[in-house]
Amino acid sequence: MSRKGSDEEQLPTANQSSVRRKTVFAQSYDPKRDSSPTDVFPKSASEIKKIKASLKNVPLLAHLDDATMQQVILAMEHRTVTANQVVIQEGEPGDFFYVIESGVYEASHVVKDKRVVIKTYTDGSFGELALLYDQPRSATVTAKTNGKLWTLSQKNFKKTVAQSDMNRQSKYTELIRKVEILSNLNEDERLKLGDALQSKTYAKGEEIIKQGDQADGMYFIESGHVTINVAGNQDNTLKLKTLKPGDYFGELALLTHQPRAASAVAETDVVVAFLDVGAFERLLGSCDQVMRRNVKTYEKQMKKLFNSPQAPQLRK
Ligand SMILES: Nc1ncnc2c1ncn2[C@@H]1O[C@@H]2COP(=O)(O)O[C@H]2[C@H]1O
Repeated sequence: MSRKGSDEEQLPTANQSSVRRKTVFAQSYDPKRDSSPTDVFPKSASEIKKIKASLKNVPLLAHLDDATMQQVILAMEHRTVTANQVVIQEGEPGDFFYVIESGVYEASHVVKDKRVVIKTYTDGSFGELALLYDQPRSATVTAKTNGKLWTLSQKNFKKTVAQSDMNRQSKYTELIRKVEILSNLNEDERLKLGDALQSKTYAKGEEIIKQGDQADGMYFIESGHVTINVAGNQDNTLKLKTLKPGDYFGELALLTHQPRAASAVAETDVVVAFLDVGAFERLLGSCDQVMRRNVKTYEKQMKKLFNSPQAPQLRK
């Protein structure tokens, strides 16, 4: 979502959002039980083109596969709004998710009897929080100019966007569960990191990490194969191993400040999930502290990785 303006601090924190996510999982929506089809509102080719252009600025939809994206597009309805029209009223239940085609919109709160603007939107989307987390609308959204919106009803939103968000999150949480040096994380922390993973694609032959480069995060292979190489003494390259879907590499970036110890090259077209070390530390604090929680396990792992109970140049 493109959130323009200031006041980012009023957005839900990662902590609040993962707690809410679990609520969505546990109580309100079970995708496996919902077999009803999404609505289809037929559209012309030019309308579909317009929607696709508007959806470019909606990160929440960026992870959708092509078939789900097509369902979202067909389930959207066009709505015209006029200047000063209230599109969303704070405190009311969520009914629609909105994608902006044109116009300017303001999200605001009443603080001590005064209306305070939180965000101004000229593109992107709004109205996702009440639908994702089954909570009342967290702000009022007013059209500041005449404009055009694409709306997605709560039912269609849950069947497409929310469902795919849950699938993505549980898939990523599973990937994190397999990483030995992250075995000290609790379920809530895994969920948070799952949210922080970003999908990246590499074409066959592309270098994903380069030996000697500064390490900025670790990678989980979603699809394709990756070769791990090290430079030999005579300008040659030694192949160490080939990794497959479910495997991970670059995890030492979470532990040490040392440069990459090997290169990783896409052996086929590859999709990876990237965990940025900065995101890890913003969410959970110092990687080293997190991994040291269980000192026995930590020492065992360090011994295995570095043949010493101490990792060299630990991240602090
Ligand atoms: N800081 C913010 N706090 C709450 N809602 C915000 C904020 N910024 C933008 N919004 C949007 O305003 C919308 C109001 O309805 P929702 O709570 O469904 O979803 C909300 C977000 O899309």
